[in-house]
Amino acid sequence: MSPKTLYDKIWDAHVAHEAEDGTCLLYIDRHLVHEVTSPQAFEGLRMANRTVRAPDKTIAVPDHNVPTTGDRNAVIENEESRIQVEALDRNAKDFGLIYYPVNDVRQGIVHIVGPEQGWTLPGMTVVCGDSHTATHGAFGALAHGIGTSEVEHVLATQTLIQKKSKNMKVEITGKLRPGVTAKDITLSVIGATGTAGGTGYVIEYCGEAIRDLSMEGRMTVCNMAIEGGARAGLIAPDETTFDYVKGRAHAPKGAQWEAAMDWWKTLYSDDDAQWDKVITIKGEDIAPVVTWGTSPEDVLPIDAVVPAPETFNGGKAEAARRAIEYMGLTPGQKLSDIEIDTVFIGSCTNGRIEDLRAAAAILKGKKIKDGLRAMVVPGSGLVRAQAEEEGLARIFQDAGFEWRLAGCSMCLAMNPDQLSEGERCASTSNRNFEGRQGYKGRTHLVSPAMAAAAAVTGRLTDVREMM
Ligand SMILES: CC(C)[C@H](C(=O)O)[C@@H](O)C(=O)O
Ligand code: SF4
Repeated sequence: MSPKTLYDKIWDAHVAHEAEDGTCLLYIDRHLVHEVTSPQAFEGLRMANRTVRAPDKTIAVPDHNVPTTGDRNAVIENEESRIQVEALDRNAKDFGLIYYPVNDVRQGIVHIVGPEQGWTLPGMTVVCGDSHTATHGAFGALAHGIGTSEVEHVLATQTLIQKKSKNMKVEITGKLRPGVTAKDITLSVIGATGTAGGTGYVIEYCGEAIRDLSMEGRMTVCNMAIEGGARAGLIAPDETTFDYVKGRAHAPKGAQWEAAMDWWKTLYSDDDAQWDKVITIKGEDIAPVVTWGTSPEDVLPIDAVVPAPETFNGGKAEAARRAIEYMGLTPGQKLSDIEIDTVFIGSCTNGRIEDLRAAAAILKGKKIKDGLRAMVVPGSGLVRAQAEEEGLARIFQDAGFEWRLAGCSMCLAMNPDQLSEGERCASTSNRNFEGRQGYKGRTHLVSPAMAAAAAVTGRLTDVREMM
């Protein structure tokens, strides 16, 4: 048998049909659904008089539009948001889907809920009408976003038409230095490869520094594979994965667990597998980083300065000039001198319990800078409950943070949590495009520990100074 990558193995196990030109029909194990990209897909089904093929593999949860303050059952003010959430409610009921409505403690960001409930398992194909579906690749699943017409196709058939991507290996060798986290890894990879570096590839992240990460950290790394242009990112499952999955509500049990483990243990890239592209980064070389511009690739170590646009080649020089202007910065300015107005801790990149622990560890016994707006938005109701039980919520509140309900919140401006014009935010989310967190808002992407450090000083801060 010819050697295979992990991606090859999962792909081969799911091909239901292959056409002569290599286009395949892939079986889909899990279809995650949120309110933004699904209404038209369900409308399409209704119009064609179709049902959902596998409602027991279709998991729906509202997340993007839900307000994160006050009463969960209150009517959503914004009409468009309200219509989308109400449509999901109705569709979940009409089509008999698995559903976590807004007042269910298990509700949260779809990419946090799937793994938490044991819906996401190694070796699966997982899709969602959402680009950050890549998160689920942390389990050794082939997981990626799809468009709304594909959502309809998967709802109707539980299959997806796909062409195979190329194989890319991103190896992070050795150990990380203190203060360096999964977020710094994933941003540094994008810094090295650019936002188009992964185009046409599925990335497998490997190496000692990846192995050493918890499942939460691995999800953070895979979450941003899409920001690096890749179709998906994945990590081979190991004991860390199996320990995380075991006992979750929808994980296999008993004899089914044993059978699953037999398959899961075969899920790794063979030694002599062929890679179309390989990137290697030394774990020791990664620093705590921040973004200075309006693309995730605009990233530098916190002890660097805002770059001069002339130092970039070709079209990138103009992009950098524009980004620096939009961000209201000056070339040569120290990144650690940039003052911020807001801190946002949350999102499917960094809204899990370990992220909250990392931020709380920095904040314990401290206060946020006077006049700063800071909020923690747990990724799910269960993360929130656990953080309360562990005393983290108290630490955040005592420091001056708002303690919110679960949702996408300020990761994107689709709900009341937004930046105002010119407002500058240290954010644990994954996108820093113009207007991403609100019209003319300015976003600096950071890890949870770095966000906490920035909240204390009121400027972008090297977390290592606080450790
Ligand atoms: C709204 C949704 C389609 C979008 C995505 O696909 O990523 C959102 O989750 C985002 O992060 O920008
Ligand atoms: S938290 Fe942000 S990145 Fe994740 S699904 Fe929601 S909007 Fe998209």
